[in-house]
Amino acid sequence: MSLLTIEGLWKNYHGHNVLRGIDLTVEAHEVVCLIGASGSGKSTLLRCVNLLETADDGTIHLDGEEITDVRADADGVRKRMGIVFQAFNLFPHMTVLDNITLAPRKVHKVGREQAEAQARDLLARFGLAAKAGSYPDQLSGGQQQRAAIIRAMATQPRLMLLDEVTSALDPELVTEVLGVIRELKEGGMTMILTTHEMGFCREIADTVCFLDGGVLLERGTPEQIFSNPGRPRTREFLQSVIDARRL
Ligand SMILES: Nc1ncnc2c1ncn2[C@@H]1O[C@H](COP(=O)(O)OP(=O)(O)OP(=O)(O)O)[C@@H](O)[C@H]1O
Repeated sequence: MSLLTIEGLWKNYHGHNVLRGIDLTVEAHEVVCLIGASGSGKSTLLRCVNLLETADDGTIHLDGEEITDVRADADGVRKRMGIVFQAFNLFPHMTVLDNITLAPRKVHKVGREQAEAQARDLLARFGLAAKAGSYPDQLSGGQQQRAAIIRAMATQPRLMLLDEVTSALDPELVTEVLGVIRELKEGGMTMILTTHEMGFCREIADTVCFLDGGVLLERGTPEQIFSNPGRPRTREFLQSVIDARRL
């Protein structure tokens, strides 16, 4: 059984089909990168998986359970996933440690001592041990995003969804966030991520999916997609990324 199975997923905003029949399976420990032009539906797909958006048609199964079923417990489903967005979304009035322990304590009912010990372990693992008592505005953008990823990890999710987590960062801070994602992969975390960082996608993905106008047009290994794309649209998109970098 796959960890996640998406079948025939459609999403419409104001009469415009943003997702058009997406089929995608994700296996445990697999890293799937979604690539595609701005507006192709990458974020919407992640938001549907996390049930932040309701799909108009199709199904999503997590560990064999249909989470798109109207009777599914959305909060229970979200507890099994970690999601991180482009904007760090840390609570500004809480220390890094309190940000990280909030969900384990309040949602998962872990005791304070245990939650803090786990949070300190994660902070140490990701090089932020010294920042436990700091407030978000005392951290660099890269450190804030690393803390946001750690916060999502703290509930020990089955699946991590990372939406453009490096886009808001200065180039010199991107590297440290990519390092955290690399570390998550080495730890066996199952992830779906959207990125405009093609080099990183190529390095980290097991599977690359190219979305075009809400259609999952092509999927394959990084080698297949980047070195030998099968579809002209995929080739055009990759060429446009290369051209943009030359500007
Ligand atoms: N809440 C919403 N209401 C209306 N339209 C929306 C909403 N969210 C997304 N859209 C539209 O859906 C389309 C897909 O958007 P989405 O953010 O999923 O694309 P994306 O591939 O993630 O783009 P980017 O790379 O720029 O983040 C766009 O045309 C967008 O304007």
